[in-house]
Order: sequence, then structure tokens, then C-alpha cells
Amino acid sequence: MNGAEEHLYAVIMAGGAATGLWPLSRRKSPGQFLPVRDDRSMFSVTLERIEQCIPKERIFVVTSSEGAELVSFLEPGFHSGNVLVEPQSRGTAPCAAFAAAVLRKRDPHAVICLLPVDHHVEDDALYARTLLHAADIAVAHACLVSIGICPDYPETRYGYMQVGQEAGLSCSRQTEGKLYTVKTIAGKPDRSTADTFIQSGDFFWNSGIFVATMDTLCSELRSSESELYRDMLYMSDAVDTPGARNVIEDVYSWLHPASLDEGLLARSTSAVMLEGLFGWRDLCCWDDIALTDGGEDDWLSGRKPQGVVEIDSRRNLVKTPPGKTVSLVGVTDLIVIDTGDALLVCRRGDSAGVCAAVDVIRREGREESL
Ligand SMILES: Nc1nc2c(ncn2[C@@H]2O[C@H](COP(=O)(O)OP(=O)(O)O[C@H]3O[C@H](CO)[C@@H](O)[C@H](O)[C@@H]3O)[C@@H](O)[C@H]2O)c(=O)[nH]1
Repeated sequence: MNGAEEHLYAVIMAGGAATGLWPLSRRKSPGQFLPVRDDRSMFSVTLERIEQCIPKERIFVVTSSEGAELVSFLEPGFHSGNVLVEPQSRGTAPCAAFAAAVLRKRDPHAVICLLPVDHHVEDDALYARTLLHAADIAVAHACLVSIGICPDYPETRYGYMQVGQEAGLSCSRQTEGKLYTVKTIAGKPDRSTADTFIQSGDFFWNSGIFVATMDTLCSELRSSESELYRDMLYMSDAVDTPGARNVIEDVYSWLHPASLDEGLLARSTSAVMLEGLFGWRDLCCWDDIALTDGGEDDWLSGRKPQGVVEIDSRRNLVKTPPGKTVSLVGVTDLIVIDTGDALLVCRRGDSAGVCAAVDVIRREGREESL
């Protein structure tokens, strides 16, 4: 076992709202903890994937109090001390700072993989090897390593990274993925900008996965997000003391929302991008769920929920509460998600628009539907 592996920790970032999976995903039961596809949640699938390279005792999850309850329900064997509960959602940068505050106390030599919960991965073994490769680079060269994915179409829901030269940094454990310097990062683009990115050939999708040593993460925070860095130290001092919960609540009451993309990656002087070749997509909305493994025919026909009757209808994705009968007549390519108290109907390909619907529902004050 080499140095990086012994100190390798995973932090599953699972405190997002997952509004793209409304109406199944709700404040009290966020989508990442629901069996949105088969009978397993994204959280459980992610956990199993990470366990291929990091032992469970070094896997942490940062989530809401509702998320924490669901973790203990779904994974009773998951150590409760590894569940870090955020009082509010403040984005991925505070989430990373909170995790750093705790891990700093446990292991000052920690190498931290910051991992979103809502990813679909085709080759779990290569994913694990890529994290180990990234960890080796992070240790050997004191870099913030981001994982980029070679884009095959102009997706507008992902951030992008523009790469420069191949970084030419050696390490003991390699994958076939190339390592590049990061030139610029771009937030989610509009369609014509995404087209330009794809044509240029030097833009990669930003997977939102980051790997860094504790030292690098702290120095990146110190130089790019100095207030958050001070808050991280303050929380860290309180870890394992009786007043820890109060300190964390205090800090979160004044923290500004910030993302790792904007807060750290965009301002980093040490960032490199390792190409991830493991087959990846984000699971933001129902269309993403329908396209994940097994293929759509499998999802749409083979596992059609009981109670769904289709006449002259094809390629519809339907989820209904147990015991409810739904009939579809003469329709194709629909998404119908029924939770009893709320109903989504949209055309396949349009489900990303559900976030706009959720915004309207929120503005209209219909909290019971959120
Ligand atoms: N604990 C915690 N987790 C959070 C929070 N906010 C988001 N997360 C988690 O962080 C991950 C990503 O958050 P999103 O807010 O869903 O980001 P995104 O819109 O998907 O964009 C990010 O990911 C894309 C790829 O999936 C990237 O392309 C994009 O650049 C960015 O990094 C998800 O697992 C989400 O649950 C928070 O406040 N707290």
C-alpha cells in the first residue's frame, strides 16, 4: 500500500436539493436517497462504488438532517460518526470546508476525494483506479486534481474546463486518463457556447469530483476563500468538544453560498485535470435516470410498475404509487411521475425543465408540495 492510499478519505456530498427529480424528491426525502430507478438509492450505489477503493471507515457523507436519517435507514452499518450534518445547504465549498474541519482532526495527512452523490458510472473499477491515480498526483505534486470527462455532445447542464498542455507529472499509479493543466473553467453554458466548446476540442465536462491533500485543500481555501478558511479552522477547533454543534450552527448562519467550481477551482494556482474514462453522466433529472444502465427498453417495459396499462403507447416512463392504476392511451415519449399528492407530466427530453416548475411552486408558497 502506498502513502496516498493509507490516508485516502471519501467525502460524499449529498446535501443538494435534487429538485430535478421532483415530485419524488422532496425536502424531507431528497432524491439522492430514494430508489429512483430500481430499488436502490443513488447514495447506496455511490457508497458501494467508493468502497472498491476506500474502506467504509474512511467514507464520510455531508448532508442535511433529513439526509442523515435516510443514511441510517438505508445503510444501518454506516458509522454515524461519519455522517456530517449541515444545518443548511450552502453549496459545495462550505460542504468541503466542513468535511476538512472534521478530517483535519482525524488525520492531518488525509487525502480527500470530494464526490458528488448523483453520478452514474459505467465502469466502477476504472472509477476506483482513477481516484487512486488522482490521489497519487495530489500527494506527489501538491495539486488540486479535478476529474474531467471528454464530452460527446454539447450538454448545457454541466460546467466545463478548458485544458492547456499535458501536465507531464509522474506518479506511481497511472490510468490511461491523460493529465492536463487547467486553463479556464466555465459554468453551465448556453447551447451556442457549448457548441463552441465542443468544436474547440480543448474543453472537458467538469464532473464535480475533486481530489486534494489536506494541506493543498487548506492552502487553496486560505488563498481563494479566506473567510471560509477561517470558519473551517473555527469549526475544526470545536470538533469533538461538547459545543461543536453550536459552533457549526453559528458558522452556517453566516456562511455565504459558494461552489467548489467558482470558489476554489476557478481561482486555484495548483489545479490540474485528470481525464476520467470510466463512462459518466450526472443524474440531474428524469431523462438522465431513463438513460442509465439497462437501457430504456429495460426501464420502460421490462420493469414497468404494476398498475400501468399502456394501449398504443410506447417509450413512456411512468412511476406511480403502489396500488394506483394508470392507463396511457396513444401517447409516446412521456414522463409521468405520480406521488399521490403531486404529479409531473412532461415530454421525454424536457424533464430538466422541472426545476423551473419547482421555482414557481416555491414562489407561490405551496410549501407542502416541495
Ligand atoms: N452537503 C452538501 N452537498 C451539496 C450541497 N450543494 C450541492 N451538494 C451536492 O453536491 C453535488 C453537486 O451539486 P449540484 O448543486 O447538484 O451541482 P450541479 O448543478 O450538478 O453542478 C456541479 O456538478 C456538475 C456535474 O455533475 C458539474 O458539471 C458542474 O460544474 C458542478 O460542479 C450533489 O451531489 C449535491 O447533492 C450542499 O450545500 N451541501
